[in-house]
Amino acid sequence: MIMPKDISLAGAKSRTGVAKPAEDAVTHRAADLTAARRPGVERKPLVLASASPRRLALLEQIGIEPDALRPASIDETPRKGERPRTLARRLAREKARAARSRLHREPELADACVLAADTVVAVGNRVLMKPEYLDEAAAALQLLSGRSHRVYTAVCFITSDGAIRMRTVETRLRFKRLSSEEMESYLASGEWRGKAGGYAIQGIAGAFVQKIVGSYSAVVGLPLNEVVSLLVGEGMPVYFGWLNRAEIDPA
Ligand SMILES: Cc1cn([C@H]2C[C@H](O)[C@@H](COP(=O)(O)OP(=O)(O)OP(=O)(O)O)O2)c(=O)[nH]c1=O
Repeated sequence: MIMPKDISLAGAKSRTGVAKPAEDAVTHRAADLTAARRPGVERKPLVLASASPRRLALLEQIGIEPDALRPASIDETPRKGERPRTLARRLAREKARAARSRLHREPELADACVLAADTVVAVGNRVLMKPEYLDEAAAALQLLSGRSHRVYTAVCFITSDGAIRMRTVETRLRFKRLSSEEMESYLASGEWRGKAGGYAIQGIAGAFVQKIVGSYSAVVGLPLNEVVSLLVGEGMPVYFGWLNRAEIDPA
């Protein structure tokens, strides 16, 4: 068992240190929340089975700091006739399992929970892989230009006693029709490298999106709404990070 780095209630204090009546109420609510959840503060270590800097940044955005990063290298080739949603779920599960199976070598992580995810971009049932080369990225952009596509992000969480929990989020997007100048400039930017479907919505390609229905964060790599509900449901003290946030960044 480990404790989160800081479980102080500083986040509930007013910015000036002089609590206004309304802030008092917030302080009390926060104190109650902390007291009510104090037994749950202890938690198992959390391992993020990902090499994606986006996934780590998304977790940090919601105040979750994994205790260790253990990326899993697996074969991501789709099976014959495998649907994009099924593929995303299978790969997320395989990444989580592969990372977990290696944890027994590390005594301090032996009882860790593992979180992994996979993002698949598809036009109909056609899966667009992560392009390695310029011509592959160009082909992906051609296919996405002026059309709708779907992004499936599956999350797999393995509890410390080995139970598997999955969440899958489907997001529909429509890209504008890309001019040859836009395509060439985008390809030159290199932002497509290592990204499912050959684009990154959090970068220049955000300007290509005419419509999005679903979860923006899932397209970037992790559906934050579902991840929080999953982790909270498994007893992770997610809200403690939120209580402490105001101390660092009093918005
Ligand atoms: C569509 C899209 C994908 N991506 C990224 C998220 C993922 O990193 C990647 C999809 O490939 P994944 O195989 O899901 O992830 P990964 O190999 O990069 O990392 P890991 O398996 O170690 O977790 O594409 C974006 O950053 N922005 C986008 O808009």
